[in-house]
Amino acid sequence: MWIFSCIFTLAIVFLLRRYFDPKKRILSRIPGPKGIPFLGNALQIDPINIHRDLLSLKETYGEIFKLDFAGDQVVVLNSHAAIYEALVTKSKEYAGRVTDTFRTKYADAHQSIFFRDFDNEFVKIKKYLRSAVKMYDDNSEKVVHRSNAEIQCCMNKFSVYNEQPFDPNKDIYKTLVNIITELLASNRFEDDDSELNDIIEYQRGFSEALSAGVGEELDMFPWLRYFGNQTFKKMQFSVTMRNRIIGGWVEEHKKSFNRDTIRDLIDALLRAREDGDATFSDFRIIILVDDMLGAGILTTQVVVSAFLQLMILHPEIQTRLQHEVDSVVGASRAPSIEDRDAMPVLQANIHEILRYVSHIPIAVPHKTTTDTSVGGYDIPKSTQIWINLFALHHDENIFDEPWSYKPERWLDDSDQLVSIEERNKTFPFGAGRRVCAAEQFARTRVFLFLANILQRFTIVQPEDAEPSSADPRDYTLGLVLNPGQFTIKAIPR
Ligand code: HEM
Repeated sequence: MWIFSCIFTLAIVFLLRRYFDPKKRILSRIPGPKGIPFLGNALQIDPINIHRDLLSLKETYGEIFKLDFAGDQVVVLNSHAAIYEALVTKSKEYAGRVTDTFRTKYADAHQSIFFRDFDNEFVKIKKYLRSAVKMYDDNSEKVVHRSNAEIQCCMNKFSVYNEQPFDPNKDIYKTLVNIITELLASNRFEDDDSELNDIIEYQRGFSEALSAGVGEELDMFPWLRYFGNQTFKKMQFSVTMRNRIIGGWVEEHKKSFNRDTIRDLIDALLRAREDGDATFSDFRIIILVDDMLGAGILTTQVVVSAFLQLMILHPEIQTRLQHEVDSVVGASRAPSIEDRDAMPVLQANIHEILRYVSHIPIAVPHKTTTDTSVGGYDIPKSTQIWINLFALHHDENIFDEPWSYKPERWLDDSDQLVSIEERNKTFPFGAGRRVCAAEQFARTRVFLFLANILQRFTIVQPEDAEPSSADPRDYTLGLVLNPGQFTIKAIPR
């Protein structure tokens, strides 16, 4: 009995401390929905529908509002002006991350690039990572060659379905794993390789354990891990697998490392260590490689999946895109990155998918690194900030008919891409100090994937399946917005 009294008392003390946080007074000028004592707005936001709930709160409370999660204050920025001020004008002041939760610490995510707070070490690691990723950018033969080879394998799998309905997501996912592991660790896997399945399982474990709305109870009451908490079990499994699998790759690389022949990201980080940078311990390399692996799969999978759904719903757009691919690439060679400039319609579609779906709806939560302000409101140091890209990308003051898929909005009267200033009204990769570490690489892979699909197939709806919704308000939020399962038919051209 006494153990429950202790737990109860600790929980009350914990909640009281949060309730009387002095940050609340400074943030009191910012509007926001009234919550209930101690829990605040925690029960008013449905974690898997955060993107929808925040949209309706924006209607009532405007461009900047605040939420209270059991005493934790979160400021939500919804307009272009507020987001630009935070991400671009005051980039450094908004570059922090929330690192002190039990789950981030247990997964060592506070050592990663994604969840690491902003400090000198972060700046150094991100610089290294971005220059290593540059090896994979547009001008790299390797990325185009490897991506095309893997995507061609995926297209061959689509052919094997022989015009019958199938769920394309598994094949897309495995293709993306192979492209990224090739570039991180010079590895690729056959479909039946048990290590591939282990990677898929442990990545799923992390996404389920770190997704919106899952496991917050573990952050508030870490002792729940001793009582069979399911989120904790998933994290335990994923941490063990990550350390075993990526740790094995690092060991292999150390045996064959040659500083004059950098094969992949692991080699690049080993060389940085050999050059005297102690930051890159074996364990840090494991965490960073895992970061890029995690970031590099789901994000891109959702874009390719959404494209397939949208092509089913907009056959006229698919026909136009196929004409463009036929006239620029033809049927006898693989698409290359040099084709991109001559394909404004495909580029406009990619831009529109990233806007319309906004599959990373509130970016990765930021935190202020100092006392600052936004939109005229004072914001104290260490306040959590949500960058509501979903609201920005569907703002009807900026985008005509924001809930319609209209790639033509990114084309001018001569069917050329609109200016970069126009395109910069969206922030699908974020901006400033915490901008995506691999934007060019991500864009290259998406371009090649979509161009290959268009070249080889016409995507249609299976007659006997219910058409799935491609409206992102119907998607649910995990680590990213997810369209859920759907089937397609791929008709060879
Ligand atoms: C279409 C694909 C992708 C989209 C739309 C995307 C978008 C984003 C967004 C919105 C953020 C958060 C920015 C913020 O917090 O303000 C981010 C961060 C990040 N992304 Fe991407 N991303 C994509 C693909 C990738 C890929 C392929 C990789 C790696 C191979 C990657 C690596 C990262 C990393 C490491 C961060 C953390 C950066 C930091 O915290 O400083 N992303 N990405």
